[in-house]
Amino acid sequence: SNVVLPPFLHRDNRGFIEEICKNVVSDMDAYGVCVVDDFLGAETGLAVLDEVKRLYSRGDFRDGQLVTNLITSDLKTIEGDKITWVDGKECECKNIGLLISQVDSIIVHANKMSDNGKMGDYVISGRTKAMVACYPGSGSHYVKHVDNPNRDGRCITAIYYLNLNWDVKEHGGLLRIFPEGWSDQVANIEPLFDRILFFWSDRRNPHEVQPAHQTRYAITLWYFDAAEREEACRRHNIDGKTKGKGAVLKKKSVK
Ligand SMILES: COc1ccc2cc(-c3cnc(C(=O)NCC(=O)O)c(O)c3)ccc2c1
Ligand SMILES: [Mn+2]
Repeated sequence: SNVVLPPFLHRDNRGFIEEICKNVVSDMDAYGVCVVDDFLGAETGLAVLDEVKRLYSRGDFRDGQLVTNLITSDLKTIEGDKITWVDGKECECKNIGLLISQVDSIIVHANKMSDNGKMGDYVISGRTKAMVACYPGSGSHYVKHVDNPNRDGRCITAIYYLNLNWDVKEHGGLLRIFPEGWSDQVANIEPLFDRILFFWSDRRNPHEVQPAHQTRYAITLWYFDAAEREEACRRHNIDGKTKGKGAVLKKKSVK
């Protein structure tokens, strides 16, 4: 669905989007990773956080990782991330819906802007539903993995963080990306409130979430490249239409 920038976006917001797109295009070309702070502004960010907390309290989050609970030496189990899928049209998720449409605008616009850059190489044909993830603060973490190791169609990962007053020294939960070709350098991303992160979903960006000692919320969207998605669906002879989670993300392919 080609998202067109709504004409009613007043000047600075449109300028805002244009500005962000320029950064996304150049950072994705240069590093394959891009961080944008103050993405929605505090008011909308807090409204999104409120909706996520309400979803979480309703208890329809399920275990995310394949790795079942790790039994630590003192036999305390560490829960992994809990996830639920949202399409943003649900009535109690209208601010999550606003976040999704903002990210759609950025991705579609950046894709159009970057004619010869890597961003322009893809034809963004759609995306998954929004995955709302919560890491309970009991030392839960995510083992080093690649989101899309086997060409399932996902080309860009977008993660929006919702964690107020997050202090990595005290709360952990750092996202560490090991970008291919950066030799021994790593990208340490703090999961700060109203921060959005973009990175290539494939093997260029193995990443891990370090143990979190405070409840840690994030909303993730994965954008599809038309050709790769088409090929993946053919390979799994699945009709291209998304079912259920809005993506054929078999757990193993996510690991
Ligand atoms: C049943 O189908 C699915 C489909 C997709 C799934 C994706 C994840 C996943 C992947 N990556 C991360 C991550 O890297 N987070 C980085 C961060 O929070 O900073 C994460 O939190 C969660 C977990 C379970 C899934 C199950
Ligand atoms: Mn991941």
